[in-house]
Amino acid sequence: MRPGRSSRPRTRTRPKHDDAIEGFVSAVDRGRYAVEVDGGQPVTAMRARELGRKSVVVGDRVSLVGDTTGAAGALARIVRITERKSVLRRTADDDDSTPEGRLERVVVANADQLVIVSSLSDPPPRTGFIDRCLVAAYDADIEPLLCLTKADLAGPAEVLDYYAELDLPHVLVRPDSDLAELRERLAGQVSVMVGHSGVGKSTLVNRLVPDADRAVGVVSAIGRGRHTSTSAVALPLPGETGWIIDTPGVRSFGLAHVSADSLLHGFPDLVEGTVECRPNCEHTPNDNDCALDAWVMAGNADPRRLASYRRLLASRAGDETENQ
Ligand SMILES: Nc1nc2c(ncn2[C@@H]2O[C@H](COP(=O)(O)OP(=O)(O)OP(=O)(O)O)[C@@H](O)[C@H]2O)c(=O)[nH]1
Ligand SMILES: [Zn+2]
Repeated sequence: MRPGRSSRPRTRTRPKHDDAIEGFVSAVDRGRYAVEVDGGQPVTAMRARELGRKSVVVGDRVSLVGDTTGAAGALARIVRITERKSVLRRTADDDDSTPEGRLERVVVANADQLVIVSSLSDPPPRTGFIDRCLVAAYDADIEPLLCLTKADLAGPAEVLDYYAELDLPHVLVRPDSDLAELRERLAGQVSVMVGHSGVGKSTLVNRLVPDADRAVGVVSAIGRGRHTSTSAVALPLPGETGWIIDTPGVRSFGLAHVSADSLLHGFPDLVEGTVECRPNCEHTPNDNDCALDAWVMAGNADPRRLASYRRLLASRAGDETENQ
């Protein structure tokens, strides 16, 4: 028996911060993070120095130490970020006045679903915008859902026809609809909502999360100033049935990093057709020897699918005239 050894304090072999608790980042405002924890008050936290330059964004699952009571004035520290299963990047040109703003930055982590909100009228649907969102979703491996609002003002036939060849789920929303189908699709998911100004996104979020305004108020209270600069905020769906992440400050998603091949993930019927392409083929109409043309010509895929794919390819560059 050698008591010396066995009496060594157990703490020395324990992993660092094994007393940390897990949380979900619901808002970020100038260095302060609102973190939801199981069965407790939302915790205000800051990054621990040991995170280095790693960013913490809405949707991140994190480990917290310190004062995690959520009491007024309490401040916890984020010591770990769980590996992300998906990321959405803000487009680089949202803020080109600073070097940092010119980079594509992650704005949302771990989303399961991207809800693209578009009105059928007033303003009319912008397919360029929808296409860009689809590229972001396919690239990030997030399920897209097209949410067509103002269905009381115009029918969806034209938009749906445009996307007929994409296997794209959609829901229609009008002022008197009960939102049951949409709620069902949101249940248990982390869903990011994106849409142009005026399409009825706020109206919809307020219907889905009746106290959304209050929740956003709580969020801006974590910041140190009066003016909140959040570009994404997660709102709990009633009954803890999932999260909606609203993206008020995000005009569109960054796509510059998306390769032509990774975009093919959304087009399984075209993938096989690219086997004959030369390496580095960009699959655009300018690639004269792109094998996709012959693939479609031979009847292996619908020409509209190739047209859709190429439209998405082109939209990576952010054709602003199409987006406006
Ligand atoms: N006819 C009709 N009008 C709607 C519907 N949904 C919203 N609106 C109206 O459309 C206008 C814009 O709605 P908002 O919810 O403010 O739109 P938003 O997308 O949040 O726009 P921003 O607040 O600018 O980001 C408002 O006047 C709404 O009342 C709808 O389903 N049908
Ligand atoms: Zn090709």
